Amino acid sequence: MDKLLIRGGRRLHGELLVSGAKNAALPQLCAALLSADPVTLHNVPRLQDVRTMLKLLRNMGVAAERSDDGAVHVDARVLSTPEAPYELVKTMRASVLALGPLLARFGEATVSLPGGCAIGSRPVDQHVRGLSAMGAEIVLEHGYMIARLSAGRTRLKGARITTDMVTVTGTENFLMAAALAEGETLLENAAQEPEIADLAEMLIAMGARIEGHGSSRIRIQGVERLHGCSHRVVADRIEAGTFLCAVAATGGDVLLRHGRADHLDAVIEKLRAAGVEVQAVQDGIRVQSPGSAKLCAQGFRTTEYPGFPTDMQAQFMALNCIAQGRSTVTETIFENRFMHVDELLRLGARIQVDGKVAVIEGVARLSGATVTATDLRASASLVIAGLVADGETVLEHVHHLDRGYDCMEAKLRGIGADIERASA
Ligand SMILES: CC(=O)N[C@H]1[C@@H](OP(=O)(O)OP(=O)(O)OC[C@H]2O[C@@H](n3ccc(=O)[nH]c3=O)[C@H](O)[C@@H]2O)O[C@H](CO)[C@@H](O)[C@@H]1O
Ligand SMILES: C=C(OP(=O)(O)O)C(=O)O
Repeated sequence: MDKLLIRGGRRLHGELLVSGAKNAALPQLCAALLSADPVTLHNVPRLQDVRTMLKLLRNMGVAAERSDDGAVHVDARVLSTPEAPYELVKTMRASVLALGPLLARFGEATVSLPGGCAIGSRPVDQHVRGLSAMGAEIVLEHGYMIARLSAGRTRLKGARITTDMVTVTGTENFLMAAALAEGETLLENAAQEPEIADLAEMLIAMGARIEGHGSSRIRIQGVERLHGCSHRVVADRIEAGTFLCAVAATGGDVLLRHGRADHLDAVIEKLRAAGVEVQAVQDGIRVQSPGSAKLCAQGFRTTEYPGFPTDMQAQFMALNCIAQGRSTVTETIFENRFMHVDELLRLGARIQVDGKVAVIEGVARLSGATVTATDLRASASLVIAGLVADGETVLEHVHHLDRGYDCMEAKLRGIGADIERASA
């Protein structure tokens, strides 16, 4: 298994390119199932979850390839099986996004239940409830959601869906299903993440009729068929946010080209309050920091967009560990998203967890050690901590990081970090 070797203490300078968003590319690859015409996606990040999604599509008999220019082409004219098997779903929860499009276009889907993961139990009851309201019959058998149109139906039907909580992939499944359903669908309590709006833009480019995306109420008028499209995946706000925290921690001056400051308001507000300069510049974000010793730790509470993203909690916590003062971090989205805490403690951080609240006492220095990545963003927080720790930090189980970051160590090396990969 690969490891990352990080020697801390270097300031970061220069510029790097922010990749396309993992959480936008994954639903968009599934949305390609909605049309019999070819779909081309540009700016698709090169990361493990995307490779898994391409494998999932090919496993259904769909042509899905990346060309030399980096674009991904999906041709779902024919399908050999509407199935997402456990072997693929277990490594990537986003496979549940195949359910809506398969049902809408082919009238059937067999998708493995994703089960829990390191950050929480992650049920899919809302997906099942919403799609059932649209005329699907879904039974849970042998660990699979087996879905088909209810008797007598040839298409899903529009419905008014109000979810019990805001769900990102739930909203995406309903959006894709509703695009080909008969009549109008109204999504109340919809997720407002930029990745939802980007998916809606792609569907509109395919001929879908959608209004209100980016707000909590989305209205979709179903159409009989969708055509192909060419779409550019929105920049990854979580990747950009991770680099913002890294530069804030080490100190330095970096331009994140293609980064979208307007998608990171809650994080940028906290960074500024900490003492970091962050500016939206043309086609990017510039971050200048005096280094963690001169920053004031900031408390925050994770909430749905536009609030502070749960996917940035671990990285900002790493920054708080070596900033001045005490901070309180509350995780409200996932019940088990503090797995990085024990590993940060191994580097010398002072953190106490009580349920969904972590209290962090800033320390003057961290000291390098061997630590283990437990999930995607936990890994990113340990990389940030390693970049400021004295001596060498060895990050094990890097496959978690590779799920969601496109060449992270090469990008960090490009701005002056001392980080390399050791392949076992
Ligand atoms: C591929 C992708 O886009 N993943 C993101 C997506 O995950 P994902 O879409 O899985 O997360 P959700 O927004 O659905 O989850 C929000 C909360 O609702 C709960 N819930 C959700 C659905 C459901 O049927 N029942 C239920 O109880 C979840 O357990 C969680 O507590 O949004 C999360 C929250 O911003 C991010 O951390 C993930 O990076
Ligand atoms: C939790 C995440 O992803 P996923 O939903 O794919 O597990 C994430 O991107 O931080």
